[in-house]
Amino acid sequence: MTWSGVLWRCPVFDSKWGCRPAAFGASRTRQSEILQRRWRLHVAMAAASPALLALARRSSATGTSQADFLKVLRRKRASLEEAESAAEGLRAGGYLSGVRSYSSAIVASSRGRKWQVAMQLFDEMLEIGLRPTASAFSAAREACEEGGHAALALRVREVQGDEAPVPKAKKLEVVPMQTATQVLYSKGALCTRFREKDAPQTRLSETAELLRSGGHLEETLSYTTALRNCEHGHHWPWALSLLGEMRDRSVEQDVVTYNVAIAACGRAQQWERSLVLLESMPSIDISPDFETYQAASLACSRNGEWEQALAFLAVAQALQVANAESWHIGMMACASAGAWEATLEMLECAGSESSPSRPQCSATNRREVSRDLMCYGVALYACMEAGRWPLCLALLERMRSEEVEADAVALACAAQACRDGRNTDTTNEIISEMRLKKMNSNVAEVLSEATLSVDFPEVRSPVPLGALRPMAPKEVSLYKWIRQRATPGDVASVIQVIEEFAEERSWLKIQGEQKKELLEASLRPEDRVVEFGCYVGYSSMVMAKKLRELGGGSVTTCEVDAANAYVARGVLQFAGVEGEVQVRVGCACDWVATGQLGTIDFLLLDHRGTIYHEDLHAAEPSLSEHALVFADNVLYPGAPLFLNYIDVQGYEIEIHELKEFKRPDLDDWVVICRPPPVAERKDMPQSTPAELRRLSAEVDAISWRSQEQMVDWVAFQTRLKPVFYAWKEERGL
Ligand SMILES: C[S@@+](CC[C@H](N)C(=O)[O-])C[C@H]1O[C@@H](n2cnc3c(N)ncnc32)[C@H](O)[C@@H]1O
Repeated sequence: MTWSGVLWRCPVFDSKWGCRPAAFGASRTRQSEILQRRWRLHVAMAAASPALLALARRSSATGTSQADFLKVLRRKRASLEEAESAAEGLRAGGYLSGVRSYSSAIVASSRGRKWQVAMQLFDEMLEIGLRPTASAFSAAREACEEGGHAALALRVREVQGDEAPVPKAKKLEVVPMQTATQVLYSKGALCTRFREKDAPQTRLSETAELLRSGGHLEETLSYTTALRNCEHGHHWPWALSLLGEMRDRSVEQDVVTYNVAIAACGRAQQWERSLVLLESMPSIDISPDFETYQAASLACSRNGEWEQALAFLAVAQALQVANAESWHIGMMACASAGAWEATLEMLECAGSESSPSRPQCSATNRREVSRDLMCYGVALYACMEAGRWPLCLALLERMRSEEVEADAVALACAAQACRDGRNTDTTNEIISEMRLKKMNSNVAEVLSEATLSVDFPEVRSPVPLGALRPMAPKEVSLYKWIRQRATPGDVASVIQVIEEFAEERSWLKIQGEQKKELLEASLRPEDRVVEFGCYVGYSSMVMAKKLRELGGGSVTTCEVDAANAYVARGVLQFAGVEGEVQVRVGCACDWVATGQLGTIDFLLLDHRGTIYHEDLHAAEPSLSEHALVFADNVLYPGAPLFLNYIDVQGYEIEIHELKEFKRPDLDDWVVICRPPPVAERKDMPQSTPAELRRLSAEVDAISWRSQEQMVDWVAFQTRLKPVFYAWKEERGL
């Protein structure tokens, strides 16, 4: 199906202000005009519609939204009392106002296995003369059947009459699996594929099919998870397609689903589509909540449409579903679009009384918003961007007088503004204040972190760098370097930036260059990789990326150094591969002993050469029939006992002679070997040649020394190489 085909299946395009052909047949500017006009009309209607206002007011009065109550009803672990009070909450909040809202509640109660609540709602509906939807009939019947109440189920069936019952979720035509192993993917692992920004459409189509055929797309929550991942991956057509699919399969859509879909379009710069989604909500009996308006404002903000973002804020305020965060989003929309005067105006309004001269300072602001650090931060940012350094200083002064403590971001904005205005003395004063307050005084770094958190909210805040720095200074610098230079969610850019760090700043013990190429070439589709020695996650990312290209697989990596593991997790999260790479903190052999590493198709040894043989032996029972072992650093620093082990145990051995990463003066061997069939595997050899044992002790000694002082690896290799090459020749390898 073409994309436009997918789009027309989506409910929003059937909405009463359906977009075809009027809007989507027109040019982009024209489309935008039409949509804007429609939207203004909608805003006016929403503001004027007492029913809509009442609906939204009810939710803000109880403080709990319809979605919250439905969530409780859907939860299988909730008690009957909890479910009953959620149903009561829906009634009291006025959320049970029509066929769809009642039916959604019945479906939710059935999912949560509360037949009593489902039937209460069912009877209530009939009493007030409403006929449940086909899904609600099916849900009520199934709830009774599952609860062992056949008579009640029969009654539901009788009330339904001739109407054909619908299954819980209609089964879709499923594309046959290519390999049996594909179905083994968990829902979580599959959903995270939608996060991959550069994923080809074929991979995403396959992912959707795997989700369906694995029975993972049967309920609202699963679709919402997939949609949320589409948001991070900027796959808005997929978000719309999945939303349409939910409707086609009678999977209940709720306010959260819509909020996520709106956000997904917004993230991908499709703000008009976000608006259309919002517009269609009342027609399907879903009332927008504060998050809906925030998502819509953000969508506009990301596209520089700050006036439109403020229009949403105004609607949310009129409906009394705006909060402080909504205000901040509005301010940020102005600030990032360069509308610094509007930002300052909003700062003035925050917390102030409404007055004829400031009609925008509505009563809602007074109650919900105060001139807090966030408001000041955004205002400072707006003034910095506009090159208004005197205004920045005035804002800092006013913060002091209002006892709002400036944080590093606020001070950094002021410092940067002064620096841009060539006001060196004041810049230095602000930086000294930052130092005095024990803040990070690197202005560029603070600002880049702040921008990152606004542009990429899915990227978690940095790992606790201060605490980690003494233990892993180089790795902490690398992590900061990545956050400043790489693109979040783009694994290729993170890999490249790590390589640049190794080139420009400091050497890293990673499998770059020739080793990376060999590693990529050795992986096979669906490989379950286990790595010993994660370091900062470079090779894990290389493998995760390659496995994506090959169609799938997983990586589990063990790291004994907790500081490295911490940094690695941050890096992997930043690169958007945390769903595919699991980091296990601890000694590789301990993890093997737990049996939790699962079956291994590809074992990457890259931790400590002198114990490769022991850890490989421990992992052997987990190696699959077609497993490969990929051992790095066999010649540099050296793994002599490993060579002896794989030889004696009858492994098929391939030696790859190459250069150490960024050390053309140092030779290394990567050994790729295949274990013998399970029946032929032996115990640990009792004796090892004395010469190899001696060499192994020397490798350990020089490796330890190298952590404290410079060592002459080239000289050491002249001792090691003759023994290794003689061994190789003897075996004709
Ligand atoms: C050469 S680095 C790994 C590089 C990484 N594979 C890459 O290419 O990006 C070796 C790592 O193994 C870790 N390590 C050492 N002994 C270990 C053990 N017994 N179990 C797990 N990790 C270990 C070290 O802390 C270090 O971070």
